[in-house]
Amino acid sequence: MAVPSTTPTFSTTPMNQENQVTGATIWLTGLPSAGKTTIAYELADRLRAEGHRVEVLDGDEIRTFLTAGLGFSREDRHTNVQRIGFLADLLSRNGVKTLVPVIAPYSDSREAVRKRHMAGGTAYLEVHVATPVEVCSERDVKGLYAKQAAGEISGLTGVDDPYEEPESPDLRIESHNQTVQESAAALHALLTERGLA
Ligand SMILES: Nc1ncnc2c1ncn2[C@@H]1O[C@H](COP(=O)(O)OS(=O)(=O)O)[C@@H](OP(=O)(O)O)[C@H]1O
Ligand SMILES: Nc1ncnc2c1ncn2[C@@H]1O[C@H](COP(=O)(O)OP(=O)(O)O)[C@@H](O)[C@H]1O
Repeated sequence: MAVPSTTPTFSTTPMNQENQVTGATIWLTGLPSAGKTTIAYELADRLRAEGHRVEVLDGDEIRTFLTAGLGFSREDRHTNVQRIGFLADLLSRNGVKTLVPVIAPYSDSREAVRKRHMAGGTAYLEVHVATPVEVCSERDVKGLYAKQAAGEISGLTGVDDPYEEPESPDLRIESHNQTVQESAAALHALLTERGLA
């Protein structure tokens, strides 16, 4: 029987093998509609094409399946971020590039996740998708900014709920000044610089 043309071929060069097993967590923090998810999936496509194992822990999916029942109080957001951090660490230490486009508005929550990774020697990068709230509220992918302005919801991150900006992230992305592809390329360059891609 003929081998289907879609059968994958695997390079066995040492460098490629190493690339495929070096896990890392890349946490994209930023306001709603900042571009975290869009940039994460763009980078994921690029990494997968290079042969990396990749997972995207999408905030909405996680809140549906892993952290259902949690709301948006400070305490619940902290619990959400710690559970996601736990899962990201598990995946990353098993060779997966784990991309996490989750708001994570509080510095102490993010720091706890970083420490968990450091304790186990797992690579961890914090990326601040630093899109100004004015741009985010224009994009308003889910209509949350409009709802907040109309008084239908409250406690929206960056508007009437805190967002503590990372002071020294591994990378700051100004998504309002560059394309999605340029942002993903900057992140990819950082991974390469750190020996992770
Ligand atoms: N009040 C309020 N504040 C902020 N965000 C809100 C809120 N209500 C719903 N959402 C939507 O919930 C999405 C997931 O949030 P996260 O899990 O990333 O948030 S957190 O880290 O736990 O704060 C988050 O997704 P993204 O827009 O992709 O960031 C929001 O769209
Ligand atoms: N340069 C850019 N970088 C990222 N997203 C952008 C950019 N320009 C426009 N967008 C759009 O902004 C929206 C960002 O939404 P999303 O990625 O879901 O944000 P978040 O995950 O931070 O809530 C998407 O509709 C995306 O197409």
